[in-house]
Amino acid sequence: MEYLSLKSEKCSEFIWSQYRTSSVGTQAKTLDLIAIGEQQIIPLSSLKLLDDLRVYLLSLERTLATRTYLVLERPGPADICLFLAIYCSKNVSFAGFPNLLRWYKTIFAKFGSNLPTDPRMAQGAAIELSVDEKYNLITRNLEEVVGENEIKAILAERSVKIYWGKPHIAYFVPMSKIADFLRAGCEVQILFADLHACLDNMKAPWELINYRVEYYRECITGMLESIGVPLDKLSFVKGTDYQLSKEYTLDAYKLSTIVTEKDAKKAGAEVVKQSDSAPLSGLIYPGLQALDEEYLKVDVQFGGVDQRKIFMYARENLPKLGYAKRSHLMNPMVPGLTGTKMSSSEADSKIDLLDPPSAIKKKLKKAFCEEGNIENNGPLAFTKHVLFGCHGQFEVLRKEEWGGNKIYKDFQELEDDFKNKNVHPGDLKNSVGAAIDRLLAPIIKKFESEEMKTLAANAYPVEKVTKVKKEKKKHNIRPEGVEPKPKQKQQPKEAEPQKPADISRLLMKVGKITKCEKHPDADALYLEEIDCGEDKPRQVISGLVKFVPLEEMQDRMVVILCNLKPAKMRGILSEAMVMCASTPDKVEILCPPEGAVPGDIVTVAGFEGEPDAIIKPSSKKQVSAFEQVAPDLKTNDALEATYKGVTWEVKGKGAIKAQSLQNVQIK
Ligand SMILES: N[C@@H](Cc1ccc(O)cc1)C(=O)O
Repeated sequence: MEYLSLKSEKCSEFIWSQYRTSSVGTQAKTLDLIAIGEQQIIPLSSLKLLDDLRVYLLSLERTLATRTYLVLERPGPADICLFLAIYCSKNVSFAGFPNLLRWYKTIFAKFGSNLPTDPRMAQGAAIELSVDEKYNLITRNLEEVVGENEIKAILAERSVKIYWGKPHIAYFVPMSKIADFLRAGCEVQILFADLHACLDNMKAPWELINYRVEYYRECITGMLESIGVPLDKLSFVKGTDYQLSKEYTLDAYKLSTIVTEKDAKKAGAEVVKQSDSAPLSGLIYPGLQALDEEYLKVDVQFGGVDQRKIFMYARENLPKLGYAKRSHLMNPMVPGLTGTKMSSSEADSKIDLLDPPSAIKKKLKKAFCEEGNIENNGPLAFTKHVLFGCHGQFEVLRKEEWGGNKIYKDFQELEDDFKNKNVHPGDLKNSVGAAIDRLLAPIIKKFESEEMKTLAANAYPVEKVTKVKKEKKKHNIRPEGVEPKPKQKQQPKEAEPQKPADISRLLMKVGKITKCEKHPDADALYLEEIDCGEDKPRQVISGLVKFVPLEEMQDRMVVILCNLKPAKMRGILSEAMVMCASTPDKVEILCPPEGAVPGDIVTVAGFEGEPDAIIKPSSKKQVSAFEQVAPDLKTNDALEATYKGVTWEVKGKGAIKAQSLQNVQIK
């Protein structure tokens, strides 16, 4: 523990030296306390100019007792902010900053009546955020909130109880929301859904689960602590600690008599692995997730928007068992670093809590981040949903000749600068890397102790647990208290070799849009029916609302990619993709040649292989056939769609073309 004593007459000197060495540096022209250091601090907005504040502080200092000593335990920027706040007697809210509150009290006690007090502070309690402030904090940056009135009603009475369940790896993205919940005074439970991991194709190896629970507990608390979030209302629960009880089990059986097989399957469609001969466990999964809300005694469940159907299932079925309907908070699906469209399942493209800095750097280096392109931009999305959420600001690090470092307090400003090419992808990536390093540093430090090293080694033994082993373990639930068997060496399973990139693996056909309307649940999406010469039209969802007016969609001839794995977008299945020439500001639907009819096949000379039955989505090991060819799909000078420079065509009828976009990417 480091202690630092400050005589009051030295305070301002100390503050300025801290200020100068803080990440803000000396170039900041205005003093907004949010900008100091790592933490989100309430701004002292009336004192904008550094000089104003200096004068104000100096005048105040004279009124303070000269011989008083302050003891600041491990003083950090937050303490400095607090100190300034006290000096300036502004209304500061300490909700979410227990340390600050403690220091306030300590300092207050030392100075007694010499200090100007905040009337709310005098009651000795943390200054609470208002109901609206809390509600805004809880719901900011979310994709969807269901049951908002209930949440507001509870907020007016007491703290809201929220849980977040996770079956395996913890990604960074939800962390900043967990931080918001805690800052808003919520009681937050993190559920390690071990039973669920097992029910969904044994996503986490059973014998390691206890270690992993501990490991995550350490990582998550380490990170939240480092961003200055109070942890007193955070707790961790393991699914099997209560899901095997008599009452819970009986409720699970009761649910199975109420819910149809079809509805159970539908509820799990976006979460539980689907296949033709899926195990029964997948049908049980959503029911148990619904019961968790009751058994964890929460008001709200938080999760990604991919959990939506399970949430709706819970809202429908818990009341049938006589339990309360809960509210639901849904995070958007943040694009992965590779920038895949609407995909949430690309593990390799995400940064998880366990990645060492070297792995992060590698992922960032590969990340999709095109100059001026803000769509599907992984590093930008990460900045928005993690870095701004955690730190309330983001600093772009840049050489002087490129404009020097710049601090952004507002994501929009950063996004605009990126779009207008004022921020270069290389600088963005480096800055994101540096910010992640800072975020992870306390966790890495924590894991330097022998005890933690052992925990890490147990949770993540060096030999990878292979799928073969997972399969074997599938039905083997180890009773509580039984130690895991020593690890046996496994032969790693041969990875299927990646097939070479080849456009003929994509099945592209001419289609005609026979019907088009706005997607009922998403402003940016159209919902179309496209005739492509098959028995019935395909249902297709396209993110074109911003680019193509509805009237231009109707009866339009298009080229569609037909062998993508059908995927739900905001609850509706999309069975193909409309191919477009695309820039950040302009997207044009590619036009088939005159005389082409629905069902005509689009080909590229020299690439004559068979299309894949289904293009497998990208996975940890493999990039999808579409992602493989994507970089080589472009329009040329003559507006023709090309692959590796060879024109796409409908044989005998002519080339596929864009209307005006030359030499741009096709997506
Ligand atoms: N279904 C969640 C995990 C989960 C499991 C059980 C719960 O009660 C909550 C969440 C996921 O896919 O991430």
